[in-house]
Amino acid sequence: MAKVVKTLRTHWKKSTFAAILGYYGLDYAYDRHKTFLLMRDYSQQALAHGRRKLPDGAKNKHITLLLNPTAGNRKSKARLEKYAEPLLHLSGFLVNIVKTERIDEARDLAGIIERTNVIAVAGGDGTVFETITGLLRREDAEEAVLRYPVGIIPVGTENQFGKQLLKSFRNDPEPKFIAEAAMAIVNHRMRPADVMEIKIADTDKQDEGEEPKAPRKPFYSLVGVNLGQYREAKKIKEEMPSFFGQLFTSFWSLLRVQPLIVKAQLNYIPTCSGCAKCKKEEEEKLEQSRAKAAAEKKQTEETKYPQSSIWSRITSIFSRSPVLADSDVLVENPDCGVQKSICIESSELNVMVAGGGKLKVEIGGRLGRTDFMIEGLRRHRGESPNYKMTLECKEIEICPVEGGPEYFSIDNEEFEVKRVKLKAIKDRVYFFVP
Ligand SMILES: Nc1ncnc2c1ncn2[C@@H]1O[C@H](COP(=O)(O)OP(=O)(O)OP(=O)(O)O)[C@@H](O)[C@H]1O
Repeated sequence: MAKVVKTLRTHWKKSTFAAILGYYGLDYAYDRHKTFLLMRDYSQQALAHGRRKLPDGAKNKHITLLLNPTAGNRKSKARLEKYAEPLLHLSGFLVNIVKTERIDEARDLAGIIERTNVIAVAGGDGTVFETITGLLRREDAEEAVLRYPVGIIPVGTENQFGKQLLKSFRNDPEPKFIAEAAMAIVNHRMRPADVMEIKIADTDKQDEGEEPKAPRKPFYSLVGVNLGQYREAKKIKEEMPSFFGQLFTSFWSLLRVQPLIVKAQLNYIPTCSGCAKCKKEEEEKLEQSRAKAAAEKKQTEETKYPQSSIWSRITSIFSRSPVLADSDVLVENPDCGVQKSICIESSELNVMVAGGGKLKVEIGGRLGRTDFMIEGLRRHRGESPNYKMTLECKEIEICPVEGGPEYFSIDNEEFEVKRVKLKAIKDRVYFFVP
């Protein structure tokens, strides 16, 4: 023993190096073992699904998985193969992986996909944004959103929307977070989510004699729109090599960004907490969708079972929706649906999807360099941002004044600044959730 201690002391540099190496080696092996046990557990659950007997004549479900191989610093494919794909196979899904080869390919594919039961996206926020835009731009969008629920496999860099969907697993290690997303598809539990419709104005000049261009189609965001100095700092940070620490990249990007002021006029319709006017509108919409669904049901019943039409007429008398008594008498809010306008001069402007058919508008102050750095470092530490003003609305139009930023982001994808109209659409797309 004394000899060992003496050798360690004599070669203390080598001993220290070996101790550090051993520590990291053991830590790595322990992590691998934990992931192995975790994946074994999930695999057993998925296999139990796969072994269930299908009803007579039923076939295994088909899933089309759009994979962006460049997402997550090109680690998306490896993450998918390790933590999600095996679970989908084990659960009996017929998995068809389609790798995107260019920007916007996910959007084009989502616009034409047929003959599948589920569309899944393996990528980050950008790929999800493209897929949802493709799905909602389809001519048969109303039907497609019901026919194709969407699964999210969060293998991108930031995965803001994935973290919203898998809220309770957002702080778990990567294998668990991704495997839970795959298990959400396996367990087939869904919930609808709001989207923000974004119409960017067509202000490009048309050359003489040129055919008039078709109006630009809308985009559909699940996270939100960002404009201003913090967005620019984030872009600088994303371009920095990942071997620099997080604190250093945050500090350097905040320091390097040029001062920028967003000048714009905002025209918006504030949300109403519920008055007689909006309740009436809501009831009218509900009545219309009920009538449409009933007409579609009747048509399918008549084509399937023509002889049952008399019987279905008799049963329909007894299955009318109940008339609800008005328990609260609502008054009309004179401001309901009325447009308001404000002019802003601010370091940032964000419009986020807030849920419940609402958008949340966050307007920052006009910050000097020091305040901008302090606020940026606070946000880096995970503290909630300070805004000069926030408001909730259903729709908003942003009319930028010249001299502000050149670009803005939709779900972290860059677009040229133009006049934009944003509108919340409640419960538009169905997603798989844990
Ligand atoms: N084969 C490809 N080559 C280059 N870019 C691609 C390819 N396929 C998709 N893209 C583009 O990659 C961009 C980034 O994708 P995405 O946002 O999903 O990943 P991320 O940036 O790593 O994740 P996050 O946005 O969550 O941080 C998207 O704009 C998408 O259009």
